[in-house]
Amino acid sequence: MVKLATPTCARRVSKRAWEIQNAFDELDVCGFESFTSWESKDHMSADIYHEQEYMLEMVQTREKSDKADLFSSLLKENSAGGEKAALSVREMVGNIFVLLVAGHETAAHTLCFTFLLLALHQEEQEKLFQQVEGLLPGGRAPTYEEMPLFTQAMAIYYETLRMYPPVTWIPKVCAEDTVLTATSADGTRTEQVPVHAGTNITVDVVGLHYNPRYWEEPSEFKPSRFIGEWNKDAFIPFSTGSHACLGRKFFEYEAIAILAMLISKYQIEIPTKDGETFEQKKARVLATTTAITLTPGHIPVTFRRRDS
Ligand code: HEM
Repeated sequence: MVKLATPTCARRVSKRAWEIQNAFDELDVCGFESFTSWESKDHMSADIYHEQEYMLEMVQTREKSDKADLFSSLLKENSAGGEKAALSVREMVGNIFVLLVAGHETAAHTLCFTFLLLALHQEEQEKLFQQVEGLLPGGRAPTYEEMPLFTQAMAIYYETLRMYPPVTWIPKVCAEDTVLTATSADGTRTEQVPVHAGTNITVDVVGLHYNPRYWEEPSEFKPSRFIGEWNKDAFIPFSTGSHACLGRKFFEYEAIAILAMLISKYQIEIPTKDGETFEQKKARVLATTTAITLTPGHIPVTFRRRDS
């Protein structure tokens, strides 16, 4: 077992995220206590300063609104806690930052990839529809306790996250001297690789998720591989260890609720272009770029009402 630590720039998935992280480390984000002068914009670039301003504005506007979303609930709970329990505005902004940067884009892109994959694989969409119809006729949101019943939805999300992990590599620092064993692709040769404490390590999420040693036909969309027993060590979209994603359960519930409600009412489709083969359509629909996270292209998707 290698001891890896999360570097100070833990959430650095791009220079942009790193800049924002630096600016907000001072705001008690994720438990950092090193608050200095958060009003000062000397140490941060103009647009990050504006992002901070933007979040402050969001807090002020929402405090006056009666919206029933997560953000407003956070503010409401905060003021209900009384003087002692309440988070300061700084801490509030820190929490919003986490939801926005760590939780929004990752979840949004995963949902997009899921819709694209389901549009391409109508047979998987039909299986999901049948399960949702059986469990929740009428299309209400499942409760948290009902989540484990939605095996198809979970398998579809996991397969999406295996093939299109929003965070494609995870930066770590080796915490102590160690020796890694590298194995050749065919598994016949091994080599000992000494790694010293302080060495930067990149955990290659995509490399692991497409390794044929752990996944049969890794380039194929096969949600069924996540039903029954599967290799949990070879699946790390949320990372692993003490700094693994804090929002995993939040995302999983959110994702199942969205998928169950949506699929019960709509069929997801993407029109095929004239003369386009399935392989060509797949390459067009699933083309990616990497911004802060792995990003899908702008593909128009049709949500056809099932009762129309
Ligand atoms: C598909 C959805 C998501 C994916 C794939 C994802 C992935 C990740 C990854 C790879 C890390 C880095 C862990 C490490 O450094 O070892 C992380 C950290 C984190 N994520 Fe997520 N995440 C998702 C959704 C969310 C949501 C919805 C939230 C909040 C509501 C969230 C909050 C966090 C936080 C707070 C951390 C930092 C944990 C720490 O350093 O201790 N994430 N996430």
